[in-house]
Amino acid sequence: MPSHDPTKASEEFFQDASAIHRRAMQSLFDRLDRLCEGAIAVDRHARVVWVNEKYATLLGLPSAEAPVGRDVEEIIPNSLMRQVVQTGQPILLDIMEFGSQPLVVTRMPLEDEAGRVIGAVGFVLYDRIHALKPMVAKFMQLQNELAEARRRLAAERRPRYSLADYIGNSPAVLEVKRLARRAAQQDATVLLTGETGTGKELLAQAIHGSSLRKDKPFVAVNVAAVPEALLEAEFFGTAPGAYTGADRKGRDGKLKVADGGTLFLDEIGDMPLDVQAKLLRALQEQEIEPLGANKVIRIDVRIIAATHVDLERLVEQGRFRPDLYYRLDVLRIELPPLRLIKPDLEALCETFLDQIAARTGTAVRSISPGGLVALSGHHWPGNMRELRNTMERAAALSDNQLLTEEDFRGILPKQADGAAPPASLPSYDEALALFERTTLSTALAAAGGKAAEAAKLLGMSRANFYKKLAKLGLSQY
Ligand SMILES: Nc1ncnc2c1ncn2[C@@H]1O[C@H](COP(=O)(O)OP(=O)(O)OP(=O)(O)O)[C@@H](O)[C@H]1O
Repeated sequence: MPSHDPTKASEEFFQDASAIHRRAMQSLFDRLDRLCEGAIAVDRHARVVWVNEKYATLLGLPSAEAPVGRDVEEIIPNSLMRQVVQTGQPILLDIMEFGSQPLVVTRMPLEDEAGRVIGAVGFVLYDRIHALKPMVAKFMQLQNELAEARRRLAAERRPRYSLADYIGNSPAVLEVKRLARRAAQQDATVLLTGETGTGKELLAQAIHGSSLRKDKPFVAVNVAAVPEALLEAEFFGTAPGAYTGADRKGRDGKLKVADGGTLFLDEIGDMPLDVQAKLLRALQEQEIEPLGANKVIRIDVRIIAATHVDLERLVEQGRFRPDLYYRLDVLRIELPPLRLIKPDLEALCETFLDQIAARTGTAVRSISPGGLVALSGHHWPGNMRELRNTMERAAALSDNQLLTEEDFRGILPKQADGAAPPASLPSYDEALALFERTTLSTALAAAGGKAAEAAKLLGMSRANFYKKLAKLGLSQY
């Protein structure tokens, strides 16, 4: 009978166990090395210590010895091996792009007996693992979608309009174009004022598109459309980890996205006072601090702001910071409402009808004299946007090549009989302001920009002339 010595049996077991363990480690490594499309090992400084032949070939290296001793990123730019040695955490499954080829990889830290990280190994599982194929396909599809979305975003950030797209030949429109051309030559802040639908965004894009910044992004933010609580993050961005959920990774603010280009701030009058203070600081310092970040980012952004409300009145009411107002009101351009530029109505209609025909692939419509009279009688509170919509509806509802009064009858809202002055008339103040603006800028142009001479041409005192220039926001020209 063999004697039973428990101490000896347990010693043998542990010797066997550690041998099996060592063997398992070795054979598993060998097997992975053989099965995989590539294997690599780095030291604790993420320098390559070993690459197998297959990986060297896949990476286009002259030999497996060539990369030894070099930083891993020199061989594989997107490698995360350094992250693994630095954190000691494995990345068990990942897709790494090498050139245009996605590689399915796994990375594990290597530790010494004391548990200290001494390096890392990585294996390229590639497409040997059949089950990963759908995942790779999904990844590729998402990559393509992302690339497409980025392309679309870049296209959106290119200006769609030039100054030629701002239609009209009336003195007020020519004056707007002249000021816009000047604004394009300078880099100062522009303030566009005008009722809704008068082409403020169109003009902002046109100024950007004619400026030195035209190859950089044009980014538009409608302040009124962003919930107040999100405005700060929208402008200044968030640092990674500042929030949980979707913003966990951090997000660039619009001031950063527009870096080098132009940021169009529509409805600036709706900006809360605390955000106004931050925006002012950002414009003065030309730097921003994303929420939750402890560092500032330098930015170089031109601001074009727009408003349909009287900012001066908001300043008087304490709802708009005067310092920000003065900072924005460097070059002011006032866009006339449609009811004040009725001579341009026909050209605007033709432009919109051309655009509709080009988009829908149908023949170009035109408008009869009677049709034009009907349109002229309307007050156009929605201005050019309303006119464009009216053309869209008439073109959709009527089969006529020549759109007549009849075609617009059902579309235009009825005017209240005798309740208001004829809708086509501007108010007295509007007409006076337009007259003064046109007269003063025509005199200035005739005097080669010299205010004293322009005042003389108009038979006005110099002081009065300057006062009117300032009132109309023309003083900077
Ligand atoms: N002078 C113009 N010539 C041609 N199209 C114009 C003109 N003015 C405005 N439009 C067109 O009218 C529509 C409204 O213009 P836009 O959005 O630029 O106005 P807005 O003043 O920014 O309006 P809101 O204040 O409501 O944001 C756009 O489709 C624009 O292309």
